[in-house]
Amino acid sequence: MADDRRGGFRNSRGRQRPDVRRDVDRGRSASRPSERRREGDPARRAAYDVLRAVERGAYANLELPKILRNAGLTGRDAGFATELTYGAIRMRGFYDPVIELAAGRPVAQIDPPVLDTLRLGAHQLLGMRVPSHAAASETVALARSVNGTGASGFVNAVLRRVSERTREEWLAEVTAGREPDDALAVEHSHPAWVVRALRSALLGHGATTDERVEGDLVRLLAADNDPPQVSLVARPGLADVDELVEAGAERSPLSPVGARLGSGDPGAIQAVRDTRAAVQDEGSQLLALALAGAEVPSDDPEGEQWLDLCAGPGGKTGLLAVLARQQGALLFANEVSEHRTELVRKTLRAALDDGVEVMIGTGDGRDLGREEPDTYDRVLVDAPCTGLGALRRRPEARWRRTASDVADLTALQRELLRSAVDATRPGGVIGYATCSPHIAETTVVVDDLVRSRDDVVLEDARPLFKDADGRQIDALGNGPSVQLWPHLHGTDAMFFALLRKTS
Ligand SMILES: C[S@@+](CC[C@H](N)C(=O)[O-])C[C@H]1O[C@@H](n2cnc3c(N)ncnc32)[C@H](O)[C@@H]1O
Repeated sequence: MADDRRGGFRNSRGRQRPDVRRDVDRGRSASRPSERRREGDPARRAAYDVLRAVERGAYANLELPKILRNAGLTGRDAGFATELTYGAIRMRGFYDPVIELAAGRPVAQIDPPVLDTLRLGAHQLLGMRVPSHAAASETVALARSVNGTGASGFVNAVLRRVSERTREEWLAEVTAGREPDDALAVEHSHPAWVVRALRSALLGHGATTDERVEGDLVRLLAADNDPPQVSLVARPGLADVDELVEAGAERSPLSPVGARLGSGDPGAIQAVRDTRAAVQDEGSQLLALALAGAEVPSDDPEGEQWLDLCAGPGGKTGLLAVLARQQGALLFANEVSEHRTELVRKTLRAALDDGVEVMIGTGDGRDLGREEPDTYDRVLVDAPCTGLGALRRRPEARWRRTASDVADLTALQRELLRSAVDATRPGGVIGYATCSPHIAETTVVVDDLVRSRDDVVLEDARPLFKDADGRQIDALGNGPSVQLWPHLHGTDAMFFALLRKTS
């Protein structure tokens, strides 16, 4: 039934250019007798509801599972709704100019709920393998149900015009006459300031050269639009990778504690349900392993003390806690938000049940250096950041952030890093991490700190990044810090700097 509704998938000969007027007309008449058609189908309705929730400030990755569950959508229907939702949100930087031309008016003059319906239609027509007649007729049926009969006529007319050209033809049309960065921004659906920041980051972290940068930038932008694979972590001592492999995952070549799930629901894996394993980007896994693996001379018979200064919702702490147990250390997981501290507790459920000793606290990390000076052997500062390195995962993030966020965040990042250094005992190490490659949030924060004080040095973090076979991972950048990339490593664009307190 699912295939019928969507009209099946396009064949391998590529995009169809159907006789659009006839297809759309057929869709319109086909929708008349069917009550179900009149209301729109549940998968498209679910996608629409997520887009509306995102407009009101929700996060698609949190909202979508709830809406799918409430609608009783599973399997292929859930997959279709997911692809439609994420694609329509992610690619709106391309679809909005298309809609403007097809509608003959700026998107700001289109009622936002109707605009969301049009974005869903545009994604089916230009970004998915849904035949034009099914894309148009089902979206018009959705419009009739959620936007009203009058608006559905407008949606029909606009989608008919959208379907008259191929994706490539629209691309040529909407990028014509734009400055190169604006054209890239439209084609790959990123804000232009993000395009520029990513180019600077690729160059600044040594991931490319002046000659290669434009090609590498395009590969990075394209990777941001590829849905990421589901990566899992087996938390050592609680689960192992073999257990995840038995549950259908494949061993990760990149992370010694990681696995990749090609298809299926990670929530169906027992170890994930138990929090002995978890969904976690392999870059995040490598960061936690790097901090745990750094050499720290210690003769304290009580064992080391570790601090995760910004722990919520607990992904890296989930790994650090069990690594700390293996190394005879005690971890303090700190987080400023009470709600997110609660999430840390949930993440650590299996570890706590298994007797792993972790202290969990709510507090402002900026105060910890003053309150507990020269205390910790290893400190992680996984700083709040723009998240420009995790755009694959959070489809709406690129549209919410603005260039002016960077200044506020870097001020906080600097204070947190200063506090972390104060809280570290001489000889101890600090890992400074962001899920953003933005130069201002990464090397500038670290370099300024090292220049401003004489009790801390930057060390080469690259030798700490080893793959599942124990070999050093390639393409980590100029050093001494590490920058991972979606298009090079298949991870989020995580940054990691290793600092050592000297006195
Ligand atoms: C990038 S997230 C950390 C992600 C976490 N390490 C993980 O792997 O799941 C940054 C966290 O810092 C927290 N945060 C923001 N300001 C803080 C502050 N002043 N002190 C401590 N934590 C703070 C945020 O609430 C957020 O949970």
